[in-house]
Amino acid sequence: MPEQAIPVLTIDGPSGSGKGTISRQVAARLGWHYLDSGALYRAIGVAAGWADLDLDDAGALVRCTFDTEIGFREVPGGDLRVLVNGHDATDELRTETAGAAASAIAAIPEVRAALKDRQRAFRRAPGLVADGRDMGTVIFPDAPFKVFLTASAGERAERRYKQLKDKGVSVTIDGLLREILARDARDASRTVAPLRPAEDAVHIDTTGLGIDAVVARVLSIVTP
Ligand SMILES: Nc1ncnc2c1ncn2[C@@H]1O[C@H](COP(=O)(O)OP(=O)(O)O)[C@@H](O)[C@H]1O
Ligand SMILES: Nc1ccn([C@H]2C[C@H](O)[C@@H](COP(=O)(O)OP(=O)(O)O)O2)c(=O)n1
Repeated sequence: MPEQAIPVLTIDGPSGSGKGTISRQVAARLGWHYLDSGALYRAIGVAAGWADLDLDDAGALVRCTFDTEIGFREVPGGDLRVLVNGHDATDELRTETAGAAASAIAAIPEVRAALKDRQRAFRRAPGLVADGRDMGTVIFPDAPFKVFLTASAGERAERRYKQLKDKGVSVTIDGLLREILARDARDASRTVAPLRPAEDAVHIDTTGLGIDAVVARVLSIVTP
């Protein structure tokens, strides 16, 4: 199948809007591949932390992007593990520290350029669900299906609070809300590939909408 004929569903949106949860379930239902593009930026953030790099040193971060090997491994039960330079960094990747580092690194144009082909390589038959900030605008602008997920900042902070509390991480809702607002502002204001909906994206405000309802809405866009 020529690459352009392989369908892609892009799911973009801010932190905590449900991109990962919805993308994984929709990909499983469709039998399509899944790209968690944020995990790539997080992996560079974690690798930069291991190497003790300064988040203001763009040159070092660009070199780190080229030098970092990122692998995805599916384990029995459907869980996806992320390997950074051969080490399982899945849990470290999900921390707010890694998210904030990813958001800072993601503002460097050369880092984004270096990750472009790695992301496009996920487009394989029978189809791809790609989640991130610029999937519908920059990485897969020709995707036939595009969704932009949102939810109020308060609800996104509450979701993240529950998620982290279940993992035994001690955080406060106020602290998470501040981090979410700071990350929203940074992701939306950067000059290269800022967070914004593609013109042809379907917007879904998930505030007060359950996961099953959102999955059903998204599936109805792909298979009406
Ligand atoms: N529609 C929803 N209603 C309630 N909780 C949700 C919804 N979508 C996602 N969640 C929960 O919110 C948390 C964050 O979701 P996640 O998929 O990680 O968001 P994102 O990838 O956009 O940051 C998870 O614990 C998830 O189970
Ligand atoms: N396609 C992408 C994906 C993520 N990023 C950046 C911006 C985000 O704040 C960080 C982390 O993204 P990730 O999707 O893992 O974060 P959330 O699950 O939404 O909290 O990476 C990006 O710039 N472009």
